[in-house]
Amino acid sequence: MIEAKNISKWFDGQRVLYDISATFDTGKTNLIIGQSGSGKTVFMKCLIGLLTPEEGTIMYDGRNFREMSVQQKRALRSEIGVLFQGSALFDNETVLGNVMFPLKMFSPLSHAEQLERAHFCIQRVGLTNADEKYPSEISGGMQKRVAIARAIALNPKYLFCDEPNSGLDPRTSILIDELLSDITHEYGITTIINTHDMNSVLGIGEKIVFINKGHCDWIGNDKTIFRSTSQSLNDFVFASQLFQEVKKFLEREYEANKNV
Ligand SMILES: Nc1ncnc2c1ncn2[C@@H]1O[C@H](COP(=O)(O)OP(=O)(O)OP(=O)(O)O)[C@@H](O)[C@H]1O
Repeated sequence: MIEAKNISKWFDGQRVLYDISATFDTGKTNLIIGQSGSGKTVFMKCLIGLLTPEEGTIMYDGRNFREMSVQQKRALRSEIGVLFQGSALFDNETVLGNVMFPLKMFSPLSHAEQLERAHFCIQRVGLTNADEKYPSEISGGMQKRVAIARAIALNPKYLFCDEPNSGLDPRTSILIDELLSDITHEYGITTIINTHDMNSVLGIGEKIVFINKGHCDWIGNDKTIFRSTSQSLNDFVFASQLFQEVKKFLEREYEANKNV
C-alpha cells in the first residue's frame, strides 16, 4: 500500500497540489483521474520520487520515503515499475533487448536467468514471435505490451502507469486495461494509473482518486462514481462520456467511408 498524506507542491511560487491525501491499495488497480492540467502527473511524480513535494509524507508499506537513506531509496526504486506515456521503448533495440534492459541494469540474475525472465514476461503479456522485432515493426498495442513486459521484468511491488491508453483505439485500450488488471491481481502489485479514459474508469477502477485543480475532490470506485455529489466530478464524467461517444461516432464514420 502507498499512502500519500497532505501532499502540496509549488512551482516558482505557483501552487499546483493542495494538501492531497489518498491511499493506494495493494493488489488493486488504483486510478488517478482528472481533467488535463489538474495535477495528476505532478502528483504521480511526487509519489515515485521524481519530484519532491514541499509538504507532506509518502509511505511505501509503512516506509517513509523522505526518511529513507540513499541505499534504501535505491532498493525501493528496484521495487518500482513504470509504464511511461507513449511506451518510451528504445527504437534501436529489439523487443527482447527492451525487456532485457532493466534486467541487465539492475538484476543480480545470471545472463541465462535474465533471458528466461525476459522470455517469461514477453509471453505473459501475450506476445509471440516478436523477440527479434523492432518497435517500428509492431503495432501501438504491441508496443504497449512490450512496455508492460519491461515494467514487470524486475517483479515490481509497485507499478505506475501514465496514460497507458494514450494513442490506442478503444478495443486495444480495453485489452491493455485487462492485462494491467490481470497482472495486478496475479502478482499482488500496488498499481497506480493516471487516466482520463472513462472506459478504464468503469472497467478497472477498483479505487479512484479524482483530482480537480490540484485538490483531491473525491475518492471512490467504479460502483460509487455515479452516486458522487461532487459537481466537478459529475462534470468530468459527463464530458468524458461525451468525448467517448464523439470518438466512437468518428471512428464508425471513418470505417464506413475509408474505401469510398
Ligand atoms: N515542471 C513544471 N514547472 C512548472 N509548472 C509545471 C511543471 N510541471 C507541471 N506544471 C504545471 O502543473 C499543473 C499540473 O500539471 P500536470 O502535468 O500534473 O497535469 P495533468 O493533470 O497530468 O494533465 P494531463 O492530463 O494533460 O497530462 C499544470 O498547470 C502544469 O502547467
